Amino acid sequence: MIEPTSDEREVEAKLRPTSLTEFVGQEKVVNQLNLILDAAKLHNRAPDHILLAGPPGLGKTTLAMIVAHDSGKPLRLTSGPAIQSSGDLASMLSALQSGDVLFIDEIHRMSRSAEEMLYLAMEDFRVDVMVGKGPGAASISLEIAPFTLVGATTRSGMLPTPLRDRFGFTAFLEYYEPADLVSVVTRASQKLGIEIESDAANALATRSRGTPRIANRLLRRVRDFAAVNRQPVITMDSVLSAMELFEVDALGLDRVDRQILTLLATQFSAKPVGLSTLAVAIGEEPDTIEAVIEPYLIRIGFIQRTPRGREITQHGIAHLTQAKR
Ligand SMILES: Nc1ncnc2c1ncn2[C@@H]1O[C@H](COP(=O)(O)OP(=O)(O)OP(=O)(O)O)[C@@H](O)[C@H]1O
Repeated sequence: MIEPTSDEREVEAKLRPTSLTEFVGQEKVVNQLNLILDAAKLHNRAPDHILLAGPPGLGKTTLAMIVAHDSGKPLRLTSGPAIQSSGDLASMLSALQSGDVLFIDEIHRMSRSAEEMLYLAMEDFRVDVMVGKGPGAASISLEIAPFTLVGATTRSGMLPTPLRDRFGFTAFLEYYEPADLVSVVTRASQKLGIEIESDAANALATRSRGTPRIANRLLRRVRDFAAVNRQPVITMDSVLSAMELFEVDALGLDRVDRQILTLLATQFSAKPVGLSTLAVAIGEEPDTIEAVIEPYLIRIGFIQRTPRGREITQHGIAHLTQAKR
């Protein structure tokens, strides 16, 4: 995952919704979570374990923070790649206090041994640890405090079934509708004290690829553009000029998206291409293409996944042709 800059961190902290009422869109998920959190309060117990699945930037971390905030408990944050052994996980789990919310981002990237330890921890609030070495080694079972696990994944299909089954609830986050992104942009501008005209907010929303994180990022770029050019209000013109400068087109596609489409259309003659070949051709990790770049291109119908690889569609080709004019 790309490390945020300090400006991004500061702005994100200001913009992150802290309650489900502030959380824009995803109505179904919000209603489901509301019910789970209310039921937990009613029975005075920790909420069930929750799995949040969906592409990056749609609000998984935000929802984990809201769950903790709503339960009045701290959020303990870690990520799958940081848990490389069952020992890493055991020390984290044994430090939890009753009712804590443990957030594991990219949970599909945890090590196998840690995953197995997590099954027991989620179900029985126990961990089995090995003590000693060689023939004298023994497994002892330790009790841990009851906690709520919130797992986030961009690749729910990669989670083993036994792990998936241990979550009481799975929320599938969808790309946001343009109207919701207009709300995200408007809310963010208010929080940052930026004045933005409504057609400018619409134009930013349609370039945000269905993703609040991108909406906030584009707003920051336009804010910079307006500030440097001494424009007190963000207008449609400021948005168009800033987007041109940053090479973001009318659908929100950037240079890497266009590079992929161009390669698929020309170098590979609109024939299916394997993921690893495509990754080498554009100099990106296959994982980044699969989890970050291509889901949106597939969603807008520019690329399709076939059993033989990725293929550009007629829509994708038409978009490239239009962009060249
Ligand atoms: N529903 C929403 N309403 C308003 N702002 C939102 C919403 N969802 C996300 N955001 C904003 O988008 C930013 C990114 O959200 P978040 O970090 O929760 O995404 P994520 O799904 O965890 O991404 P990743 O998988 O890359 O970690 C947040 O800082 C937040 O300000």
